[in-house]
Amino acid sequence: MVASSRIKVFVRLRPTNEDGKSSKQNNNTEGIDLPPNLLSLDTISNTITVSSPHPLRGTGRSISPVLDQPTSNNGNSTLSPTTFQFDRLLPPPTTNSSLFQLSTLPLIRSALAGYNATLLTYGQTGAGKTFTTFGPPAGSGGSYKDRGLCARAVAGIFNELKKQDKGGIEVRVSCIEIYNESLFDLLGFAGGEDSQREVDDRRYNKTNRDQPNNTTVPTLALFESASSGPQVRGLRMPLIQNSEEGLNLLFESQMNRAIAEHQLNDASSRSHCIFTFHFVVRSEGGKIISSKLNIVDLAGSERLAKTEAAGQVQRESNFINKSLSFLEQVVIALASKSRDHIPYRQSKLTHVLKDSLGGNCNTLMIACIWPHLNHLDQTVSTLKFATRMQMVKNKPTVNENKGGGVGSAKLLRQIKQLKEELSFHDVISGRANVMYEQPTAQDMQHVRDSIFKFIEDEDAEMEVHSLTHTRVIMAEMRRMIIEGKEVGGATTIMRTPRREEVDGGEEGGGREPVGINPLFSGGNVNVEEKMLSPTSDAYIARKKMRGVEEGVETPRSSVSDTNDYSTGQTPPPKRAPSPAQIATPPIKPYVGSDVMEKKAEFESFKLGAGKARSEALDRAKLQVKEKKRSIKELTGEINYQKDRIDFLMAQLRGNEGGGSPTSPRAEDPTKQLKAAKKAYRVKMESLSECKSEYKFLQHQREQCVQGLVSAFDSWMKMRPVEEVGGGEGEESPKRGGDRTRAPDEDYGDDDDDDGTPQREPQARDYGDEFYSESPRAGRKEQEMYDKAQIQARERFSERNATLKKSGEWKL
Ligand SMILES: Nc1ncnc2c1ncn2[C@@H]1O[C@H](COP(=O)(O)OP(=O)(O)OP(=O)(O)O)[C@@H](O)[C@H]1O
Repeated sequence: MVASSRIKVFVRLRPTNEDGKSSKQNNNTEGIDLPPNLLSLDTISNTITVSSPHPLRGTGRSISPVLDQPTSNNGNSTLSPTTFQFDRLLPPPTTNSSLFQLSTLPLIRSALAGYNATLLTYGQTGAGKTFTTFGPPAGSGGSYKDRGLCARAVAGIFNELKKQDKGGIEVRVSCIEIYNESLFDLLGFAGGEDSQREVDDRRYNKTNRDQPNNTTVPTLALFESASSGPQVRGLRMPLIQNSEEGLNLLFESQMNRAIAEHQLNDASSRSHCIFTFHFVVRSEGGKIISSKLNIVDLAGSERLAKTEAAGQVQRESNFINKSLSFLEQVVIALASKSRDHIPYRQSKLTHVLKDSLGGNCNTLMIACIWPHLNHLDQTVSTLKFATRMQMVKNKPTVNENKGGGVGSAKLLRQIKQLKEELSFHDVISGRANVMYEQPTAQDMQHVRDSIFKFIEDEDAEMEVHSLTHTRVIMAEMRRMIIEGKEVGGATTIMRTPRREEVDGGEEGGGREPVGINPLFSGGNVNVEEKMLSPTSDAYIARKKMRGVEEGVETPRSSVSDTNDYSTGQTPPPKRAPSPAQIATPPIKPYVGSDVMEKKAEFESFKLGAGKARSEALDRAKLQVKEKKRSIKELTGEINYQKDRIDFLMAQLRGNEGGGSPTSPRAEDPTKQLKAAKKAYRVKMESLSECKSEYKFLQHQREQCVQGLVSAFDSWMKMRPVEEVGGGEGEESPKRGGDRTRAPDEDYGDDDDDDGTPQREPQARDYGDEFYSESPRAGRKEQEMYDKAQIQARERFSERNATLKKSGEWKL
């Protein structure tokens, strides 16, 4: 059964200026311009209480479908104190940086794990939705520090991929704009001149408001796919390989977005915008996991009286309000118990967002509010909508596709026909057993044998039947080389020794491994050992084991030392063996197929005699991982509280010095500071507890590792020779008592550090970039960000200039 989870809601309060009317480049971070009897916040319980000193402005009609206030006799609505509770309350000075860590990063991780994820911002015009999602307007040269969640997500995704070592994942981006109930592709220009023209044409029509609307401008069509839900036909989804490419496309899309100036916002978005990251992982077994992360910036609800909109802007407002009203209806239907009919198809917005609302998605909404008396009615409206949204349930599931994507049935049919053609061709040309499919275990054994033969016998030729066969051979050779490198610190490709070699046909018994690549010799560092504390028992035990191997390490040899296995004779060694070597016959390290055997033995041990220990280790690993996650979450929360404390202290200092005027907000900053400090202390205490538990769990995990390894050792020693002997009654010299260590096993918890949070909470830690491992990395990212902005602006001006010259675009 698929577990359902509800939509999460954060509420972000934008800082207000004195009159709360103008938002023009508002640098006022004073906080909230509402007395606490009208609006009070509790950031510990994440509750917000709103009251109204006088009847709310209105005409007696409900302000929005979700705001059904009782109406007074004169037709105006009145409001008694109402308390709302959300998943998180984010008052100023919450930065986009801390918000990213709390909101977007977990969604990125879930999307990379195969779940769809959506982050959407909702709220009245000017409340900070675009500032949150996309940062300051694209091309405005807005500061890097303020960059929005989407730009942070670009960097965040590639950092996560690097951290999780997910090299083969495909990342694409798309950007849809819903403008006046039509869909447009904001990456249209990426498809060449023609498509660039489409966007330009549309912009021309939108920007030149005196022009009649040109109905010939192409728009995108929406259709419903049975397997993947609503899809936009013809939408461009360019592949991105790195942050730079992602940022370039992000800025391009935002430069193409429709904006206009009105009373409440001098760069008001006139459209809904959905920027999507699409991920595809193809596994070797043909399984495809696809997922996406949508970042949605909704256009803001507007009161025409307040925005004083006219003409084109008024028309846009009507469309915006109408589509938001449909959105509310969908949310109301979803939140109601019966959920019989959900009117998704009433508007393009709800249809596109179908999956994100009540669908297969982890969804987070950031409700943006403008805490000023002038906007109290809309604040309440937003909070009510947000409350409804919290009641909507989604069913996130991994999007696994075993048979391919759209049109896969047709493609599979074609593949089948082509295969039949191919086999027919092979039969008539007298070729048999040509490998076109994934090889079986028997095929693989055959491939390995031919590789050994090829290596051992200079005259042997490698027979290749098909392209697939070639790929399989190359992959197997690479695997052998890598395994040789991992285990022995030297690249050694070995076949199973023959009996006479095992028995010591030659004096001295052992034979040198074949083909040691000097490139890989030395530097034999076990990654897991690096992760263990040097004083830990497990570390010492492993070191000891390795020491045994190192002590008997076979002398390095060059490729020319290759033994002539085909004749069964060992050519004379080029270097005289050392006395130690003569005294102790060298033990061959576990390499190549030996490693495979050991791994197989270890695996069977874990399933049989070592099952209990192996399961205990799995549990211990999981506990370490979970604890580590808690530490990271707590660190994020502490940093957030720290930001708040610093801000409130700065505010109090300003008041003492008679500096900037005190905010009319009556809620005592000292009281707020006290609460923030308390929250900070509580979280710090939890962090410290968590850290000691983490250390304990790490220790426990190491003990489990050690227990499992020594149990495996004893098991190997106690096993009767026949049981462990090689294929046809041969005894391997590496078995039984000579065994020195379990094959390499991932004992770690997939992370490369010791659990210390990446950004430790510190007194003056304003580190803006969670991912920047070094100041240099942060600088590099900033340069990339600034460059992408400049380039987008230049491209945009060039296009404008060309159109102006041709007289087509009169701005
Ligand atoms: N948290 C914040 N910190 C600093 N400035 C902010 C914040 N939120 C919003 N602003 C400022 O307020 C102004 C309006 O914000 P923004 O354009 O993001 O609003 P919006 O909700 O997207 O409005 P619309 O729906 O009209 O597009 C901008 O100048 C922005 O810089």
